[in-house]
Amino acid sequence: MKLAKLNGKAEIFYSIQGEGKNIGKPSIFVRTSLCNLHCRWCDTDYTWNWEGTPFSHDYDSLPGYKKYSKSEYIEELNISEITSILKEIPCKNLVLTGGEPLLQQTELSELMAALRKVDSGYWFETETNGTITPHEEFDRLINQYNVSPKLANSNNPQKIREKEDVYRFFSSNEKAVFKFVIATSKDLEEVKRLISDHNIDTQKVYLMPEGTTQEKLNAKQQWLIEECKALGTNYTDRLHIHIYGNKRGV
Ligand SMILES: Nc1nc2[nH]cc(C(=O)O)c2c(=O)[nH]1
Ligand code: SF4
Ligand SMILES: [Mg+2]
Repeated sequence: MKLAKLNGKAEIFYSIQGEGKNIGKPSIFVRTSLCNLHCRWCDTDYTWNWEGTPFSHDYDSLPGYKKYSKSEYIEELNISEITSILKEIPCKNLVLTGGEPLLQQTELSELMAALRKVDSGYWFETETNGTITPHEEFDRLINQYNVSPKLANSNNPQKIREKEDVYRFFSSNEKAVFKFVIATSKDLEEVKRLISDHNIDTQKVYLMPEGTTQEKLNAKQQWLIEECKALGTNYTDRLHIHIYGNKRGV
């Protein structure tokens, strides 16, 4: 399986779930490499922003910023190598993230099945951008989908980021919750439209302020909480940013 590489090693870390329904839950994060979208503000662009790609990213214009070498930022590990790393960590809650984990759902299904053989008590949740339909096997093994569809501000064309059939799968799936990142009132209008067009139950929706600093998150908190109250959605913070700041591997 292709995992993101951090400091020369596969990006697997033990932290707390910082966002959404399970906020605060101690969890192991497994970060897969590769993504089918190319969000201009992506904070994990070392999973796709390769040298030679035609996609542009906000960081591209930063002085000294270089796109990533694909071979240097992917760590290929097989299932037994990953399970032996995970077995050493005293936690049975796994968050599969990326990149876009569902690009490697066959391998992730094998991983989940192998771990359940070690301990039937493993809990698996996956972050996903909501553009790829899970296979039957993946759906059987996963406990929770954290679906985080991307908005117009991501710079991905609408037909790539908004797939009617995939929305239908997740909006009718008991295990799915939705998480939308909100920076502006325009984002909120778009989310209202998505909720209505795709029949999403507002009780399964989490609105999260955009921001990679405490100050930025706090500045939007009151406004966004009032909007959540009016819409009947949930509010979620980004707890790991408050605790650790904007760092990788936490
Ligand atoms: N603590 C922590 N919680 C998270 N929830 C979703 C994350 C992600 O990057 O997908 C994430 C992350 O990177 N760290
Ligand atoms: S979908 Fe997620 S990982 Fe992929 S480019 Fe967008 S923010 Fe980054
Ligand atoms: Mg993150």
